[in-house]
Amino acid sequence: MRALDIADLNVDLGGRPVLRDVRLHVESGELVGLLGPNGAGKTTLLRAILGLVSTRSGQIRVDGEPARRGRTPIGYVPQRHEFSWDFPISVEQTVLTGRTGRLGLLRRPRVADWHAVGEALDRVRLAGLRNRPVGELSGGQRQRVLVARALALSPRILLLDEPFTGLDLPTQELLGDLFSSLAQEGRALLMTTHDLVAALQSSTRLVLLNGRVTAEGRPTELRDPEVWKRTFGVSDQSALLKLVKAA
Ligand SMILES: Nc1ncnc2c1ncn2[C@@H]1O[C@H](COP(=O)(O)OP(=O)(O)OP(=O)(O)O)[C@@H](O)[C@H]1O
Repeated sequence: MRALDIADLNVDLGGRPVLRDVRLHVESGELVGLLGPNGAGKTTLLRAILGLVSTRSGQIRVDGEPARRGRTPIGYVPQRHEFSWDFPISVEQTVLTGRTGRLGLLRRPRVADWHAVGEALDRVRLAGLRNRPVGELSGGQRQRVLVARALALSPRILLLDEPFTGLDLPTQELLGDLFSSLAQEGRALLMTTHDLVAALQSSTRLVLLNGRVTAEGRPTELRDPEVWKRTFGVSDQSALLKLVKAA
C-alpha cells in the first residue's frame, strides 16, 4: 500500500489556481525530491497534505486512509524561518513539542516521550546541546532541531521543506545521509529543495512541479533538458541544465 497517494489535487489560494490536477505518490522506502521554480506550489502541496490549506478537489490518502488534520502521524520539517525561535525553551523541550499530538494537552511527558526525544537528538547529533535555549542556536543547529522534532513522533511519513537551505556542506551531508537511512528503514520521505545536486544525488525519485506535475522518474531517467526547461522556464544556456547534465 502506498504511504502517500495524491490524486487529482486542485488548490486555489487568494482566488488563483496554485495546484492543478496533481497526482503524486510516495512508497515506503522512497525519498522523493520535489523540484520546481519559486512559486511552483511546492510548499502549498506539503501544507495541503498536512491539511493546513483547503483543497478545491482531489484526494490525499495516507496508508490508504483519507488524511485528517492533526490525526495522521506525519513528520513535518517546515522552512526554518517559519518556526518561532524566540520561545524561551530548551532544545529538548522544542523537540518534545513534536510529540504534542501524542501527549495531548494535559498529560505530562513520560519516560517513553523523553526516550524518543533523546533518540531523535542522537540521530541529528545534537545530544550535547539538549539543555541549550533554542534561540541561541545557529541556523544549521536549528535545522537539525526541526528534523529531530519531526522524528520524535517516529512518523512513517516525513515532509521536508527546503531542509538544506543555508547549511554548510558537512551538515548537508549529515542530514542527507540521515534522510537516506530513514528511507532505507522503510519510511516515506517527500522533500522540496532548490539544491539540485543534493536532490539528484540523494532522491530515489524526482517529481518536477510547476503548478502541475511536469515530469517524474528516477534521477537517471530525467535527463531530457526539454523537461527541465519547461518546468523552470529557462533557456538552453541556463546553468541549471549544466548541473543536471553533470550530476
Ligand atoms: N496565503 C496565500 N494566499 C495567496 N497566494 C498564496 C498564498 N501562499 C502562497 N501563495 C501563492 O501560491 C503560489 C505557490 O506558493 P508556494 O509557496 O507553494 O511555492 P513554492 O514552490 O514553495 O515556492 P518557493 O520555491 O519560492 O518557496 C505562489 O504564487 C504564491 O504567491
